[in-house]
Amino acid sequence: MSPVVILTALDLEYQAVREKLAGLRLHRHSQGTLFEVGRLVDGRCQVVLAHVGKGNLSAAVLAERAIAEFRPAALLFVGVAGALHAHIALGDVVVATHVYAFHGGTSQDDGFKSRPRVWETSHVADQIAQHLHRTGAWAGDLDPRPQVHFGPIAAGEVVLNSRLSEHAHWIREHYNDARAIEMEGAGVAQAGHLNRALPVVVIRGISDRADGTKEATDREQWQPRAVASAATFAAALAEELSAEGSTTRSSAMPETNRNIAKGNAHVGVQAGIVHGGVRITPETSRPEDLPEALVGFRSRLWQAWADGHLDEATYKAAEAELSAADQALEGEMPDRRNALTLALKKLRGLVGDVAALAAELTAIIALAQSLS
Ligand SMILES: Nc1nc2c([nH]c(=O)n2[C@H]2C[C@H](O)[C@@H](COP(=O)(O)OP(=O)(O)OP(=O)(O)O)O2)c(=O)[nH]1
Repeated sequence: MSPVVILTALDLEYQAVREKLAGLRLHRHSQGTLFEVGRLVDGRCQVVLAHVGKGNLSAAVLAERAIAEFRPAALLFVGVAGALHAHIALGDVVVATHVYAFHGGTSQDDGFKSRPRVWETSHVADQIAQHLHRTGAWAGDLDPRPQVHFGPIAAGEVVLNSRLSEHAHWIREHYNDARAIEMEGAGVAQAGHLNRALPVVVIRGISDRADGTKEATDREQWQPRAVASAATFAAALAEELSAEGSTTRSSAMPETNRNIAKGNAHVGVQAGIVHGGVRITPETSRPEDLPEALVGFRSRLWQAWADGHLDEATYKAAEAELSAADQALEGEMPDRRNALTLALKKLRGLVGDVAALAAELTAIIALAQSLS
């Protein structure tokens, strides 16, 4: 199963999602961003969690970073928001069907003209979210079960806390079907759009009415209450989207291939389960630069674990051997070639069940043995 990335802006949002996860492990991106990777307590889905801070800009950049690093099945944004419609109550959940970037426009002599930008939630993700809502299967022991509303969400660069301000008039006039207002949805939607339309769903717990009463509702602790519901919905949706990602991939490929190659025939590529006495030798391109090869291997090792091909204990042991190999490579000790080769061979033993990793290591070991 591919992981699902969940991004949050506020600490209390991060905590609400974190409470849904078990077996957390810290993953440090090369540029310093910290991700926590774990599994849903009540599910099988692997979740990558990050705190991106407030605003569309950092949400977009860090969403892009998370997508490149983890190749998720989907990305969810979970947080609080202000309600823009009177029928939406504090504590309700709003799931975006669209995200409006409401700041777009052109300022002219006769006034400000709207130039909206809008992203639609992917059909598959929207269908799954609506189904979860209809069946009520998402709410667990939340009592009372909050209402879930589907509709557009307006994302801009301001916290709206007024019914009277220019922003309030602007949004109600030009985006009057928007259910809620927040500050990150447009950034993550754009990141999804630029990544082959990766499914992105924005899920918001309503913690105020965007009408000048935010301080009072914040004091009444509506933010943690509202985001707890949003996180519960997001966890249920993540589980479904992760499973859907695997189904989509496997249904594109027949599960079983009956092999009819005989004698000395070579089979170049064979996907699925292979029946028959055929030897498949993976062709691995020979790496030329050892440090680079180890960096690349580390990310494929992680991916194999993320995809469920390696269990947690094996992955950790393999990581430890890989670090030993790194140290041997960087060190100046006289027998560094032997230490390096030994660590790599132990590593190959650990990942032997994943043929592609083992083959890659064979090539890396050959390179290590040619070290002077
Ligand atoms: N509940 C609510 N959340 C909003 C609104 N606008 C908005 O951007 N959000 C979401 C997106 C932001 O990540 C975050 C902003 O809320 P906040 O409580 O941090 O707002 P603030 O900056 O006024 O808070 P503070 O740090 O001044 O206390 O919540 C809104 O009007 N109501």
